[in-house]
Amino acid sequence: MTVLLLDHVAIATPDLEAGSAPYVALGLHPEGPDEEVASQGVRVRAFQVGETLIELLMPTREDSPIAAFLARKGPGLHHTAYRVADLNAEMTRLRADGARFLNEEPTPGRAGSRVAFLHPKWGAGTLIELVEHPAGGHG
Ligand SMILES: CC[C@@H](C(=O)O)C(=O)SCCNC(=O)CCNC(=O)[C@H](O)C(C)(C)COP(=O)(O)OP(=O)(O)OC[C@H]1O[C@@H](n2cnc3c(N)ncnc32)[C@H](O)[C@@H]1OP(=O)(O)O
Ligand SMILES: [Co+2]
Repeated sequence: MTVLLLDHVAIATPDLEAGSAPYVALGLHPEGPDEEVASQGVRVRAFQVGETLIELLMPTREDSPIAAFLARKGPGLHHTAYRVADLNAEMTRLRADGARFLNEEPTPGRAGSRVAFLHPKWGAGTLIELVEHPAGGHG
């Protein structure tokens, strides 16, 4: 049986400071410095909770997927992400099962990871991401 780890829960926010307030009040501290992921048009602040990160995503440009989400729905839960050991193999396996990926190939994510997104319709109404970390890394 495959055991997946919940890598991160991503929250869209127009402002990292305002978005951080509830997590700081809960007693959490940001994991290292904020990181810009240019290919996705986001700035990320991460808070660790056990093995999982809460990732706050702020758009850095108008055509960012996060800017579109905020315009349509406002701040809130954007996606969940699951850690896999071999992203290409997992994409091949899921495609053979009829899954619909939003990207043809893995794309760069936070902290040197490679990521791929599944369409929200395939995710039964939620956006699902798969994450492969570099050897030895886990966010
Ligand atoms: C930090 C870097 C990296 C990491 O390391 O973890 C990241 O997480 S980057 C995160 C941001 N990047 C992405 O989200 C990339 C993948 N996303 C996309 O390609 C698009 O956002 C989208 C999911 C295809 C939506 O595109 P958009 O043009 O904004 O909307 P559509 O109108 O085409 O939406 C289709 C359909 O999907 C629903 N939707 C959209 N976003 C979500 C969401 N986050 N959760 C659930 N549902 C979502 C949208 O409401 C539409 O539904 P219908 O109206 O019923 O068709
Ligand atoms: Co993500």
